[in-house]
Amino acid sequence: MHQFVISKFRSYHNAVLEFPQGVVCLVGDNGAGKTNLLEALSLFAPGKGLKGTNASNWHHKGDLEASWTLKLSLQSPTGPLVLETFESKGKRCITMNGVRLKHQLEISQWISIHWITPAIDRMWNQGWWARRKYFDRIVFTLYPAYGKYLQSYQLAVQERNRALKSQASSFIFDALEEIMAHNSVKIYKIRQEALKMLGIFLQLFPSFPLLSLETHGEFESLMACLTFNEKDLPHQESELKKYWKTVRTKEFHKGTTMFGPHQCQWAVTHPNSQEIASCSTGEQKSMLLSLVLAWSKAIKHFHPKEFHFLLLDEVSAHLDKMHRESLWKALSELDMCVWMTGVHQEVFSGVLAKAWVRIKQLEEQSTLFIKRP
Ligand SMILES: Nc1ncnc2c1ncn2[C@@H]1O[C@H](COP(=O)(O)OP(=O)(O)OP(=O)(O)O)[C@@H](O)[C@H]1O
Repeated sequence: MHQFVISKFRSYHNAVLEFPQGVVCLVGDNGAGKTNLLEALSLFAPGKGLKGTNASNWHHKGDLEASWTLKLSLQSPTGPLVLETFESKGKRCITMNGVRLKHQLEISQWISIHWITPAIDRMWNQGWWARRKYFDRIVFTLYPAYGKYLQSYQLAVQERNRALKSQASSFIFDALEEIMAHNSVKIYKIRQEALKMLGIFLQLFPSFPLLSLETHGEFESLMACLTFNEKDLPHQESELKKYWKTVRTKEFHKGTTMFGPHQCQWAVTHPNSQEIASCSTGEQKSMLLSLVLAWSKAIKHFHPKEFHFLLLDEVSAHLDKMHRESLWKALSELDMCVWMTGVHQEVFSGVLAKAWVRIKQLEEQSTLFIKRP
């Protein structure tokens, strides 16, 4: 059994949850604290967690002085792994077996967490940025080095945007575009690799749509024209630098960088040739689940020794019986920690869960009990 201890986080004053590997169903009324529990777990991934909110929202209401703490103790074949995240001097810190990580991204060496929530269901119609953020999260869990390249690239783009607004001197642009070019090539390569891998793993779930995944954009078109092997890297980087240099004058007026992997459009197409944005709500849900299942197989393939969590908030909404039954079967065969929430236990009928947790509105003290199905 693994253990999760939550202290002064959102609706939880103090909660202890012991849970097994496999599928865990969290059942409770509206407002009982199911999503808060998933959000707490999602903070063992770098970033702002499943709701994408600021840390100021995480304090247990009325307890602003005391800081929140989340502790995840996992049993691995080589011994216990204790991960903790908490707030210290306004910053989120993470420790592994008591040793503080220098950077949040480092946590991906031990654990990867992926989630889908009703907000992600709506993402497809919200514009390319929302999809790109989601895609980047998938790619990062599969290829942890990607996070570093993406972060360096994004920082350089922010600096370049500032330089465009202040019409800085050309040597500043040269230096920033050098960093952007180096990281862009890596980002492109890793994204293409991730698409290829997801494409392979999607085929393992015939009950779900076999999606076609592609990236589009001016940057992607240019990269596709440049041949691709390791010895071409200097050539690709210099072509990108040339491109950014030629568009500087045009971009001075806009004050923003218009070309690069940050403008990538991630297209997801149903086998019926409809792009996901024009598919029905239920089709979109089954497409999202195809991706999630492909991710699960890919992550186990690439990182077999690490811990993997899949968090599915209100997952059964919009799914027909056939997809629901196929999903329950696929999840029970995944051999990872899958946490699902639902208001009624009946929605999980047919789930081969390892544990059921009944969550009640919790006030001062809360201990969560595991029930065998
Ligand atoms: N910082 C906080 N401190 C205390 N309570 C909070 C905090 N943030 C949110 N809550 C409360 O936590 C409760 C549980 O929210 P949560 O989203 O986990 O519910 P849920 O079980 O997922 O409900 P639903 O089925 O309606 O989605 C809500 O009543 C919410 O107001």
